[in-house]
Amino acid sequence: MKISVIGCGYLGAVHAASMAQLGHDVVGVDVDVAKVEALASGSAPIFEPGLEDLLRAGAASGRLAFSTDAAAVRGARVHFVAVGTPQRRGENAADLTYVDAAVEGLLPHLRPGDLVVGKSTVPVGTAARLQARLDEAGSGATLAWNPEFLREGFAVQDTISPDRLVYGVPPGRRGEEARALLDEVYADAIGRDTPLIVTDFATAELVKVAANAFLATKISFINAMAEIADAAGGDVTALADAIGHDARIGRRFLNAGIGFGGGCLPKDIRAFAARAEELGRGESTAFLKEVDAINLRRRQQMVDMVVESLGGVVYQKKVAVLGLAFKPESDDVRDSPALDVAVRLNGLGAHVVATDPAAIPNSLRMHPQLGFATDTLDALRGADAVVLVTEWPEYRALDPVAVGGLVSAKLVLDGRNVLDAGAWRAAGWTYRGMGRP
Ligand SMILES: NC(=O)c1ccc[n+]([C@@H]2O[C@H](COP(=O)([O-])OP(=O)(O)OC[C@H]3O[C@@H](n4cnc5c(N)ncnc54)[C@H](O)[C@@H]3O)[C@@H](O)[C@H]2O)c1
Ligand SMILES: O=c1ccn([C@@H]2O[C@H](COP(=O)(O)OP(=O)(O)O[C@H]3O[C@H](CO)[C@@H](O)[C@H](O)[C@H]3O)[C@@H](O)[C@H]2O)c(=O)[nH]1
Repeated sequence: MKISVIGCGYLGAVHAASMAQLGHDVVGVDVDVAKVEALASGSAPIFEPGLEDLLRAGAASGRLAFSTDAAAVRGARVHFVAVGTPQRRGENAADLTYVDAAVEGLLPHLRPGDLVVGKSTVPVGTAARLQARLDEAGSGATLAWNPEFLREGFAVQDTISPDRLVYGVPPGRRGEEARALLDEVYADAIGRDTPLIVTDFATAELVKVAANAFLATKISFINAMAEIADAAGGDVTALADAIGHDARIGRRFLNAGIGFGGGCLPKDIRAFAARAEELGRGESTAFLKEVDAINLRRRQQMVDMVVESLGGVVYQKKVAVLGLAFKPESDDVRDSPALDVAVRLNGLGAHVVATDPAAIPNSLRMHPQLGFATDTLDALRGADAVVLVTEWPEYRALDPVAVGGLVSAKLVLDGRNVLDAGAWRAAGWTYRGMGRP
């Protein structure tokens, strides 16, 4: 099947490369010349395990190409729209400018019977509006909504072997044809009996934001428990283990710390709440404002803990910040709690030296005022406090005895609750986690 993918950022690049790996002929289109050049030469513009291998294999097989020319989509039967839907500046709602531009850009090149498939995360109601636009323009094309659930860091695996597929399709014969084309695209996953939910546009759009709202709520729930544990002298990690054994609750996404960030969860819960308000159902998502508020205050609580641990003054103290990416195995610093903590400490006059295995270039572009060290040991040398904010495996594996000799003061603040408190204390460190004694 010939497929086009409009927008080759995190989602689109992985989707295009994975579809080629699954045997389809794929062209990826993006307006960003540098991105297209990088992708076409087999180099991934983002840190994503396995992506470069797929880009090279796709180029070698001749099944994967990239272009900045919208006309390159001609001849494709299925067109995936994977452009960004960021938060509107100064507002909570999603900015649909790029989605609208992508569809307008497709219109001159569509043939009757083509399928336009939305992959971006959008406010409910967008798909119906876009189908109306395709009809009004006389394109003869059908729209489907096929939300994406990939996690950064596992994006290739999640795309090739998704844990479920959701198709939002129009009613009647058009919907059946859309489903048949999507089944062909996803023949590999369908052949492995991947759960498939075929539904209407609104449900498909809502599934995506509901999933992210649930995940965000789970994290803020455990962070609220961490606040109580801190006040009462409990241990949130043991609490999470204990409640997580209940299969109805489950242990995953119950890791307390400085909270969630990234290009999805924060903006998606805000856009969902904004859309619910437009629909006159603001009260139904009012809890998401609390989820957001809990999440954002965790960052300041971490900063306060650093200040307090340093005796109330961080000015000119050397603080080693371990981690900048919003999570390990990623170079993404969009709404990163780790980078935010580093910036806040720097704003208080601390001499921040931040390190990260992948996210220094992206952080440097946004916050050149921070100090950076590519080598973890250089970051630690002479530090008055060590602050772990992204739980990369190399930071979890640090030997408290060995690194104890490098720092000025053996003070470690664990913003992800991943270090072995007993081992660090035994090596003479003052250890403080978030919601654990
Ligand atoms: N990143 C993820 O893990 C992930 C997972 C699931 C869903 N999503 C959703 O997927 C969408 C894309 O997210 P992302 O993280 O890949 O964003 P991104 O910002 O990394 O990529 C968006 C890309 O679209 C391109 N673009 C913008 N307008 C265009 C146009 N008119 N024609 C062609 N290209 C255009 C941009 O140049 C950019 O490369 C969002 O709606 C996001 O919520 C993302
Ligand atoms: O117990 C936990 C789990 C995660 N996080 C944080 O939550 C954020 C998001 O993590 P994760 O969900 O793994 O990252 P994303 O790659 O942004 O993936 C989310 O957002 C994507 C885009 O919508 C969806 O496709 C995925 O299903 C959804 O998990 C990160 O900052 C994590 O550090 C915690 O603080 N505690």
